[in-house]
Amino acid sequence: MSRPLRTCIFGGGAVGSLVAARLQSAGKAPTMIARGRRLAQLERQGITFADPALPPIPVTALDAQTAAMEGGWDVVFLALKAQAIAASLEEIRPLIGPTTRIVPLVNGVPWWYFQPETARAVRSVDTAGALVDAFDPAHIIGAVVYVGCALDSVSGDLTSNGRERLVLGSIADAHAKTEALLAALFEGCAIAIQPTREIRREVWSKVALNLASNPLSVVANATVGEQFTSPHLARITIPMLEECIALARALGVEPSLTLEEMVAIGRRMGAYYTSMAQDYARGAELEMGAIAHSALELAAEEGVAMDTTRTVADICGFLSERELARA
Ligand SMILES: NC(=O)C1=CN([C@@H]2O[C@H](COP(=O)(O)OP(=O)(O)OC[C@H]3O[C@@H](n4cnc5c(N)ncnc54)[C@H](OP(=O)(O)O)[C@@H]3O)[C@@H](O)[C@H]2O)C=CC1
Ligand SMILES: CC(C)(CO)C(=O)C(=O)O
Repeated sequence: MSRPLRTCIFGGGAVGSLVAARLQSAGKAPTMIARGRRLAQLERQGITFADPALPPIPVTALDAQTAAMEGGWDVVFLALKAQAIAASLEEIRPLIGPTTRIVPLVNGVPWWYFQPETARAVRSVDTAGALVDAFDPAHIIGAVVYVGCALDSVSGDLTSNGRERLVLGSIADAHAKTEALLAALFEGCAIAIQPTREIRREVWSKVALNLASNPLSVVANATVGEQFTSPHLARITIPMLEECIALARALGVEPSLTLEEMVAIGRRMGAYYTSMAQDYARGAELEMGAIAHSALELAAEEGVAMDTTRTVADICGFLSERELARA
C-alpha cells in the first residue's frame, strides 16, 4: 500500500495515549477516539506528559460516531479495558470496513483465542459470543502489550516507565502481509515492535505474568517486585505461574517464556504496582474476567487444577466487589 495508512486508536487512556504519542511523533498521524473529559482534554491540549521536559503532542481526537462517519480506516487499535470491548461493540463495529485490521491492545486471554479454527468463545471475555461474531479473524492482529504507563485522569498527563514493546502477529495466516503492514505503520516509531508468527505462545507468557501478579497485587497490596522476591509471596506467585503454564500446555501451546524467565521479568519490575492494583486504588472495575476468570474457565473445561489461582482470584473478587459496593 503506497498511501499513508489511516489509523485510529479507540480509547484515550494510558495505553491508547502512549501508542498514539509514539505514532504521531513518527509522523503517522493517528486519530484517537475518546469520550467525555478525555476527548475534551485531547482536543484542548493534545497528549501531555507528567515529565515537564516532554512537550505536548497534538493529535486528532474524535468521538466514535464522527470517526465512523469519516470511515476508511486501515487499522483500528482497541486500547480499552477487556470488558469495555464488548460494552463498546456498537461503537466499534461501524469503524470496521471489509479490509480494516483490528488490533486489540488488551491484557488477558483474548476473545479470538480459538479462532479461526473454531468459533468457540471465551465466555469470561465474550459472554454472548458477540465478539467472535463481530470481527473477521483474518483481519485480527493479536497483540501482547509490554508497557508500564499511567494517565492522570485530572491533568491528562501521561507517564511511561520507558520500557515499551508490542508483540504483534496475525491470528490466522497471511503473516508476511501483516508483517509488511506493521513495518510500514511503525517505521521510525519509538515503541519496539516484535512481530511473531506464534502469537498464542506470546499470549500465554503475558497471561501467566498477569495472572500471577495482578490479583495478588490487590490482595497483598504489593508491588510486582515484592511478589516475586518475598519468600511469602513467591510461595503463591510461582504456583500460579506453574498452573497457568500447565493450562497452556493442556491447550497444546508452550508459552514463549520459561518459568524462570517469567520470574526474572517479575523481579525486574521492582516497585511497580500492577494495572489492577492501580484500578483497585481508584475504585475502578477490575479486569478479572480477562485476566483471571478466563483462565479458570478454560482450566475447568480442560480439567486442569488451578487451586492457588482460584483462591487468590476469589479473595480479589471479594475485595473488588466490596469496594465497588461502597463507592
Ligand atoms: N497501563 C499499562 O501500563 C498496561 C495496560 N495493559 C492493558 O491495556 C489495556 C488498556 O489499558 P489502559 O490504557 O491502562 O486502560 P485505561 O483505563 O487507562 O484506558 C481505557 C480507556 O478506554 C476508554 N473507553 C472505554 N470505553 C470507551 C468508549 N465506548 N468510547 C471511548 N472511550 C472509551 C476509557 O474512557 P473512560 O475513562 O471514559 O471510561 C479510558 O480512557 C488493558 O487491557 C490493560 O490491562 C497492558 C499492559 C500495561
Ligand atoms: C504487571 C504487568 C506488567 C504484567 O503482569 C501488567 O501487565 C499490568 O500491570 O497489568
